[in-house]
Amino acid sequence: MILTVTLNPAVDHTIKLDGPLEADAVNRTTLDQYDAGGKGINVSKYLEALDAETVTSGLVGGLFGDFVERQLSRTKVPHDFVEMSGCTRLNTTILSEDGEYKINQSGHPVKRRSERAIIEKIADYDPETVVVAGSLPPGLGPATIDRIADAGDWDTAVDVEGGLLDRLEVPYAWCKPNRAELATATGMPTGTVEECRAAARELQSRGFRRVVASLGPDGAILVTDDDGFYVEPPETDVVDTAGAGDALLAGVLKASADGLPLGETLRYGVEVAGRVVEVPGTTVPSLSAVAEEASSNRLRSL
Ligand SMILES: O=P(O)(O)OC[C@@]1(O)O[C@H](CO)[C@@H](O)[C@@H]1O
Repeated sequence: MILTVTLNPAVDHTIKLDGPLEADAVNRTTLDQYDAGGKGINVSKYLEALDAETVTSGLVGGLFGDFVERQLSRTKVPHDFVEMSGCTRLNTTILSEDGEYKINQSGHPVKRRSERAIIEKIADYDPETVVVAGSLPPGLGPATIDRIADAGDWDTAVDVEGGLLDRLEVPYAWCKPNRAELATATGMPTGTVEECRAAARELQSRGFRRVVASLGPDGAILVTDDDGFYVEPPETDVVDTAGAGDALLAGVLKASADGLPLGETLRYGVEVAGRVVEVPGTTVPSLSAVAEEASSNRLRSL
């Protein structure tokens, strides 16, 4: 079972404008959507839709916390959160003619005792894999992630900011940086797929056993100590990129839990991410026939 932890969940508010975003004007929307979000929660949403066994946990509170829990219940995503005293944040994505704007709140400060409650909850489920994903709320630091990883004999996957990757006590079973995070964590160039491979290899040698990196419109790579794979993205009509990295990780972990060879896990993950960019926000798209379609995504060794 894959248990996901989001220490800083969010309600994802996605707004679409007809034209460009303008200052000193009333910008009217043509789409308004609210999703239960935060990176770990998204991973579980996609895992559930892929029929993988999952439960999502983390810290929620207040009006937006209620929304997150209610929406997950309605969409039948298993969840078991720790309640916190503050309110869960609201993150906004503005889709306008001139691009995609993302405004993420920092989140409500969290007390250290919440960390103990989360670790106890994880231990109750005895998962094979724990995914810790997303930013940390004020009050928590990288040591919280290390303590979660060390609290049981589960594999831990991390999807955190590049600056945090550097401050974790390795080893970790998986990490999922994006291109910018790869560059921040290693100080290496990531302009080409080859450069991304070298940066991922550097992270791998520091103690992240498998590094799966999302390269946006260039697809994704997966690097281990003796293997490297690159998968080109399928053709898609991109609405927005929110949740694409989470979908990649969910797909790779699901395929890996099913015992697929490494290269195939990456093909599968890229296919799931390709479906997610075609819908607004972090809504779960149709994930039918993912395995069949994934097999036609172009894979090469690095
Ligand atoms: O502020 P963070 O925790 O880094 O990212 C949070 C977030 O932008 O990431 C998800 C998409 O990956 C969204 O559901 C959510 O709003």
